[in-house]
Amino acid sequence: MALHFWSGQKSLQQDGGGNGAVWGNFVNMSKTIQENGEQKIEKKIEEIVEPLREKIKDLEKSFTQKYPPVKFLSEKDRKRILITGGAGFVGSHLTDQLMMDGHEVTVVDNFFTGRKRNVEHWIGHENFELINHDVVEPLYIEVDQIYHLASPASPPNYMYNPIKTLKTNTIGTLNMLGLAKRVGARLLLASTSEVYGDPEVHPQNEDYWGHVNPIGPRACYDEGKRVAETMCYAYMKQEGVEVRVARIFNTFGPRMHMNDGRVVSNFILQALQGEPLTVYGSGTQTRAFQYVSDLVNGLVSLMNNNVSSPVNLGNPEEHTILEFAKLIKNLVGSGSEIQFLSEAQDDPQRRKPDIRKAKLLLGWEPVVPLEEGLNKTIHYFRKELEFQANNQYIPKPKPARIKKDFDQVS
Ligand SMILES: O=c1ccn([C@@H]2O[C@H](COP(=O)(O)OP(=O)(O)O[C@H]3OC[C@@H](O)[C@H](O)[C@H]3O)[C@@H](O)[C@H]2O)c(=O)[nH]1
Repeated sequence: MALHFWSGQKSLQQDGGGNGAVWGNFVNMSKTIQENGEQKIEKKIEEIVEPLREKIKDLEKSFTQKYPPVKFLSEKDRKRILITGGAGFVGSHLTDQLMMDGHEVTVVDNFFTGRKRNVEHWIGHENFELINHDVVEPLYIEVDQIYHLASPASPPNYMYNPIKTLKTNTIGTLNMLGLAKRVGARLLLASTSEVYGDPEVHPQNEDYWGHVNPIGPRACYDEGKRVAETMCYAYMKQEGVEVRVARIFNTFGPRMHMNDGRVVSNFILQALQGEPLTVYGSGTQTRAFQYVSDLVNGLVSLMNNNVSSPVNLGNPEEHTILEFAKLIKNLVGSGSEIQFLSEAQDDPQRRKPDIRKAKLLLGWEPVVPLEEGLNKTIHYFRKELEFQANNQYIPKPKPARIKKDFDQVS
């Protein structure tokens, strides 16, 4: 076609005279048409290419996203691990550990107390998956190990909706044991020192059966965890499911929710904001606090050992709550007062783990000194307060304690 056109053009040119001007116009016109056409095509191409360029930029960003360093594990050593409640305070630290160890981690969370922010640094990593799911509903995935942590753990949170707390710990645990049975996975239950209730044995060892008020305000959690333990051993005996049960004592560290309502978060937040530190009762009740990294090491060690009976994981350094208030006030350098409020109902009066079993069978014991852990947590809370202030949100400590005269059953 092009050849014909140009040969035609030559013959017209050769005509001479008036035909020359006509020819000139024709050439200009065809040039303009050609240029307009090219511009249109270029515009069309640009319209298609521009969004693609944006996509490429996004992809490049995700390729260059910096993840924490992850070990390489061979196919044989790499496990597929499910962490229920993996976006929560303890769960997210456990996620970090197992990801950095090189495993494939699936986090399941319903985000009642967990937060996406706690695990967002893994989003997009090929070994990581985040599923918004409530364990009260069955879950069908293929895994080798299950860390079953899903449940609100702070007293104000678990008392907020006792029925939901019960469902999570009973139906949720049944579902996860069912999954473990189907896929042949090992399940570790995050149980609690609260199974010992307000203990009459001190310190608490794993043989102690506990002293729980089954109709009190804490029962939804305490009894929920007790029956969850019962379920584990029923599945072990009847169905041959491999189970591990960690009885976790008071734990603290970064990523605790500021409005969590537990004593550590309340005292730090109050001290940082110059508000009175609220001590419930006389402050003579005791607790022993472990730093979260110690707990995570204990959980991983228990999961990978052959101890199927319950194991206490906690720091045996015991303090009264009043001592603890003074310590936090000093570490923060706060001028806050200490305020005594009414005692919480069924509040355990003395609690301290006997960790001889963990030491002997797992070779585990806590190593982070209390003050060091507290300083790290205070630093985290300061940063969180700055973050919240930039978002124009001023968090308040959760005052949702249950009073002693609480009308539990009428
Ligand atoms: O502001 C506060 C909050 C709490 N307290 C007291 O501090 C003590 C510790 O209370 P927390 O709410 O931190 O935790 P508790 O020991 O009662 O329960 C915890 O037990 C072990 C875990 O399984 C759970 O994380 C949680 O249930 C209690 O005596 C409580 O009454 C205060 O004096 N002031």
